[in-house]
Amino acid sequence: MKSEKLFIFFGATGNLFTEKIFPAFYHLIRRRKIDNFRILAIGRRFRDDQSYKSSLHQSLSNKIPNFDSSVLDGLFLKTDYYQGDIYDPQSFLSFLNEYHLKNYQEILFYLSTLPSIYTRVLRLIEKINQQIPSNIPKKIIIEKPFGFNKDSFIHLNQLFNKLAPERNIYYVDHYLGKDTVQNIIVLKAENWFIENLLSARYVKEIRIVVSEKEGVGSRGQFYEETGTIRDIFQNHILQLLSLIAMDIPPLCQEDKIECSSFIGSMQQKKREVIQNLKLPDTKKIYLGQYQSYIQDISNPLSKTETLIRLPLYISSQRWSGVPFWIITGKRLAKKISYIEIIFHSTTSNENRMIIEIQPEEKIDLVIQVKIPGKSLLSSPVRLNFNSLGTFGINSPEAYENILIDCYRGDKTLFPDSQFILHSWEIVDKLRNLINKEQIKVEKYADNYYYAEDFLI
Ligand SMILES: NC(=O)C1=CN([C@@H]2O[C@H](COP(=O)(O)OP(=O)(O)OC[C@H]3O[C@@H](n4cnc5c(N)ncnc54)[C@H](OP(=O)(O)O)[C@@H]3O)[C@@H](O)[C@H]2O)C=CC1
Ligand SMILES: O=C1O[C@H](COP(=O)(O)O)[C@@H](O)[C@H](O)[C@H]1O
Repeated sequence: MKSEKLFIFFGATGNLFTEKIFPAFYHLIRRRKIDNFRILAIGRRFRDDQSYKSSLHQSLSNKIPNFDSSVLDGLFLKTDYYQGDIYDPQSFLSFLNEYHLKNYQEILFYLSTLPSIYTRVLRLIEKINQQIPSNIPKKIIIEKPFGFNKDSFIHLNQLFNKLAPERNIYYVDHYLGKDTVQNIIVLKAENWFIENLLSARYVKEIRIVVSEKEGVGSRGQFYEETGTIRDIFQNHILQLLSLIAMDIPPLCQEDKIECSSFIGSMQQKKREVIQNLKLPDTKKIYLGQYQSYIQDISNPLSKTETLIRLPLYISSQRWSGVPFWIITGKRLAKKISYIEIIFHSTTSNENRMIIEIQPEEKIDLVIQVKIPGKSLLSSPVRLNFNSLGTFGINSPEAYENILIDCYRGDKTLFPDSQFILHSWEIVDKLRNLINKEQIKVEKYADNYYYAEDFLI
């Protein structure tokens, strides 16, 4: 048996794989963080291995600073491409028969494709599985959104459980792989005064912003299936909200992979937040679609939302009455993700804490200080922590963390199925409200500087 682990990627010609996952492998190899693995990349678009790899070569060499082609050549030696359509599963089966799956130490099936074909892919995996000896461990790794609603998620979950035990199922939300998102955990757990300040007593309002400059590009089919509510709100936004609002458990001192008690408490505490999440009055929900979206997807009739703005509430003593304003959208003025906490104040001067997730990784605290001179006039200043400036190194990209964790078997950063179930309950309620009240999707201008005071 080989000592290698085999990643099988479904959707290896898609935006996620080519823009984020494959570059993450490149960086991991360059930094010698991962070695014993092979990649079987499955896609539809390219006919053969050579045209697939030359397209990847072009895209990586254009986007990676100080690109080293020998690293990519090394990665290509570990990668095979197979063209197949999931609607023709027989061709996959004959090919995989010859791929000697039984020779690998572990097989990691990675679904990086459209939610509408997840069930088909899982049925195929079920068949492939029959050809692999049961002593070879398998993992199923799946990208958000996990289905379309609560019922479809339950169905997916049943299929997963036929293939692998729950501990080998990895639901990926790459926001949890981002360093600054993990920093929310440390910030709260290791600065007890901050954790205590985060409550209705001191906080007036919280804003969670995921603003993107790009439109949907070539991902029209995907976006028509999901819209922003399923693409970003159901997962990244609800994760950020839960992390900032949860009662943080104490960190473990050991290596995180060993610390199952911490993982369990985190999941429990996040669940308590999401179970108590409340939607606002429909008048406060705004849905938008950027002007050129209908050209991007070549469908003038589309009503798909590319932006959502609404406040959410948590019915708990800690957060009673505090609005968590959400705004997320595509084709906005700039790419930025952040959480802004606005504190109550006795004067008109506000105190704020801003946790910027990207493009910069920083935490700012806005406080009032005295202006020099003989008066007690104050002026706001920003106390600033900037990760790059302080530590002098760029944090690894989210997918480097995600891939390494899947490879090693560390589930600390992955949402659990109970959280996902509750997140779908909120989304289902939201979608019902939108349908029932017939909330219209309004147009907004491309590159709109939406709600200017929301963007720092
Ligand atoms: N793009 C991103 O930045 C991120 C995406 N994700 C998630 O990753 C997943 C994929 O997204 P993304 O890559 O952007 O989507 P894309 O639309 O870019 O890619 C979809 C992929 O699925 C393949 N595919 C579609 N239909 C079939 C079929 N019938 N048989 C075989 N393959 C098929 C496509 O093949 P082909 O194109 O060759 O036809 C393509 O490889 C989604 O779940 C998304 O939520 C998560 C985080 C970030
Ligand atoms: O999951 C997704 O995330 C990306 C945004 O990720 P980021 O790390 O660049 O902030 C988004 O573009 C995509 O639509 C969505 O599927």
